[in-house]
Amino acid sequence: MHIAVIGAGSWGTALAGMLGQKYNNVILWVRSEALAQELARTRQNSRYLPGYLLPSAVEVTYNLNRAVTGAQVIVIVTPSHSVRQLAAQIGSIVLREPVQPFIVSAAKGFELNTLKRMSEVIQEEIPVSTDKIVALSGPNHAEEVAASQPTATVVASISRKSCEYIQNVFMSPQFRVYTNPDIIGVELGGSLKNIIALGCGVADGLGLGDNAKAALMTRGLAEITRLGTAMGASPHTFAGLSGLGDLIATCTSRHSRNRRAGVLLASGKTKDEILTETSMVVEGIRATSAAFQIAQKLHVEMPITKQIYQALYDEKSPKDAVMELMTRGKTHEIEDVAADNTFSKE
Ligand SMILES: NC(=O)C1=CN([C@@H]2O[C@H](COP(=O)(O)OP(=O)(O)OC[C@H]3O[C@@H](n4cnc5c(N)ncnc54)[C@H](O)[C@@H]3O)[C@@H](O)[C@H]2O)C=CC1
Ligand SMILES: O=C(CO)COP(=O)(O)O
Repeated sequence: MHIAVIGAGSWGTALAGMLGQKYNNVILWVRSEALAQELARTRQNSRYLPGYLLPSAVEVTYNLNRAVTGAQVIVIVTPSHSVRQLAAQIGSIVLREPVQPFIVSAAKGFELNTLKRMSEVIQEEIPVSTDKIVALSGPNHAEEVAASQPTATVVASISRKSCEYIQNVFMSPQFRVYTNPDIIGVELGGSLKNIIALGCGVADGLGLGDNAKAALMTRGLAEITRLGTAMGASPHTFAGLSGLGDLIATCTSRHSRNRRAGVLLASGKTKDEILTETSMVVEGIRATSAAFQIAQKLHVEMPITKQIYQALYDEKSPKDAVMELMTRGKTHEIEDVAADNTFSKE
């Protein structure tokens, strides 16, 4: 089994390492020649996953052609803003292949100018049938996967066969993989929870307490579900690992870059200052802009996303954003109640 892992940030390195314990032909593609050389020599990715040793079965290269040619499975795991360009390069190689590979998308985000999900971007650039495109998402911090701590995830595709194939590829006693036919919901859960994690970081930074964080996560999930269903996802998916599961992990974890960025926002840093001082990707910053625009187009109410958008992009004070959320117009917790008037008594 030849597997190509494209992107050697924290998540790509952890996934390549995990697959390298199971298969002997895993190739990790690294963008920078210097990092490729360091990784090949020391077996450590000191910048993105320090302290973790890549198994010897993982080959490291910065030659994309070498990584991808002949691969049965290609895992794309770079920040969302770079996926189209890389997918186009991969597409031109895959075009020449006699057998179509599976393409696994492990990035969590949107393309900003088109507001598309990663599997849509990949489909446009890589000439494989939609069946062969699978999203992998869940509560999966790279640091814990690299440490072989028990982790569960979801693979989603329109094809049951593809889901089950990729489930088998990744499954191990440390990494439990579930399948889900709702690729829209699985991708949206992973991308939208980053916005709420920014909010939980703000709550942590302002010292707002556990009640506030629980409220943010719960009402955050309500608005994620509202937008997701308007975009064609199943509401049930958001109650699963790639929805609620990833939301809890990211909003509460010391590993989360999005939550940490929220703490910085609460301390008075601007979006640009946060981006300058963070070497790792903070997907939630772009996802907030994408979700805000999609919500406006689809007329979906997303009050938390709106406040985080204003704090990031209009430099609204995080304290004012909290006050505005707390003093919004009164509403029902469950929308059907408002629509159907299901109270048993007036
Ligand atoms: N770190 C984690 O625990 C997890 C991350 N993810 C997702 O995986 C994706 C990648 O995240 P990480 O590995 O954490 O990122 P990272 O911040 O650790 O590293 C980013 C990597 O992408 C490379 N890169 C940046 N711009 C690039 C470009 N234009 N072309 C090619 N490569 C480029 C960098 O050189 C670096 O190797 C993100 O969408 C993230 O949300 C998903 C699950 C877990
Ligand atoms: O998606 C993740 C865990 O599932 C990683 O979250 P952060 O990007 O916030 O670190």
